[in-house]
Amino acid sequence: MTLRIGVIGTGAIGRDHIRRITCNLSGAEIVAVTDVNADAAALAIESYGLTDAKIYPDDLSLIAAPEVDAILVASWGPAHQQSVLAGIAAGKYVFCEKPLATTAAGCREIVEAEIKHGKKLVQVGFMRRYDSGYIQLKQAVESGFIGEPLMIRCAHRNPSSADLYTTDMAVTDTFIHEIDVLHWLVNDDYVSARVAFPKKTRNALPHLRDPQVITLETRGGILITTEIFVNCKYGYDIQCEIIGEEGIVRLPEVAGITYRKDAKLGMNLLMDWKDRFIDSYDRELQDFIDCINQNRDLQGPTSWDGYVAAVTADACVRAQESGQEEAIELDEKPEFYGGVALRSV
Ligand SMILES: NC(=O)c1ccc[n+]([C@@H]2O[C@H](COP(=O)([O-])OP(=O)(O)OC[C@H]3O[C@@H](n4cnc5c(N)ncnc54)[C@H](O)[C@@H]3O)[C@@H](O)[C@H]2O)c1
Ligand SMILES: O[C@H]1[C@H](O)[C@@H](O)[C@H](O)[C@@H](O)[C@H]1O
Repeated sequence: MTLRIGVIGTGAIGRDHIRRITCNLSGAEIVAVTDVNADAAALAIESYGLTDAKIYPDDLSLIAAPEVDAILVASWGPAHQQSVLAGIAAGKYVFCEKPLATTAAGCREIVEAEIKHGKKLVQVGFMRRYDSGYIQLKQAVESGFIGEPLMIRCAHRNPSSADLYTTDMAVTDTFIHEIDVLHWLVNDDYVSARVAFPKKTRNALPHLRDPQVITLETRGGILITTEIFVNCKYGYDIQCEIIGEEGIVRLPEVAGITYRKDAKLGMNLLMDWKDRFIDSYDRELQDFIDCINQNRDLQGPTSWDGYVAAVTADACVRAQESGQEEAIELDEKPEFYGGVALRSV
């Protein structure tokens, strides 16, 4: 079976997903696109020779199109909720880039709609769960290799940020990836957030506080510290180290040759998130396609994970503003999403 996908939003990641579905992955084809910028939609079709794909005027008409089996939402964050809800109402599968919705209430509405529909239709684009490094970390935790995890230290560094990038986006746009992958890694829930601002870099615009250090605590007492530094200049650098009772595990450096030249021993770093997680993006979408084509339940991050990320991000933004510890209060996980037993207190 070939899954017929309609793409909403053909900007940077929308086009990249169209490329991978068309050129790299199997079992799916792009049959429809839409973008508020009609030129962007036309360019996406032209770039990948999708002469049979149809351009729709908006998300709702694309979702209603009979030839569209599944929807890929890659528009701006504030537009996601409407598209996801319309997809669920039409009974179509939805792959939604982060954020699922820009508010916790919006995510909750999607959760309720999906539960009412009675079948999981939505996968959220938290691709790090498909990264081989994070998968190895999770296996190390679950096998007991490092004993009980006590602390986690992370860094999320981008070489530079766009002019419109604001201090809260360090949480909602950037740290959101750690928010998702870390609670999955240790199978625990967050209970509180704090944010500290060290000395500001001269390389950030005046409106942006950069870097920042975010501390999350889990219900089981694990303390997670993450440095977000989006104008670090030197590269795109993602680090994660889990400190356990019996040992420590670290995310591997991205594979690349080491060189000896001009009296130096070195290794190149990547500059772009698209390259760092290229395999994870491929895997998350191939998994989405395969689950649907093989009539299996979706395996990736759920609407509930989108809700957890939104509630946690809200608390972090409150903590940025208050300078205080802020509580993270999640509703009870519905059985529909496998309300599993979490790490004990
Ligand atoms: N998973 C990841 O690592 C990752 C990486 C980058 C972006 N993203 C997410 O993907 C989304 C898109 O990001 P981007 O970098 O591609 O942004 P972008 O600005 O390059 O592209 C967004 C596109 O959506 C279009 N658009 C906006 N509102 C629309 C609507 N209502 N209907 C149709 N089209 C609409 C815009 O015209 C634009 O072409 C964001 O939510 C972002 O957070 C995720
Ligand atoms: O939208 C991007 C993307 O999600 C990247 O993975 C992250 O590193 C960037 O900070 C963010 O702006």
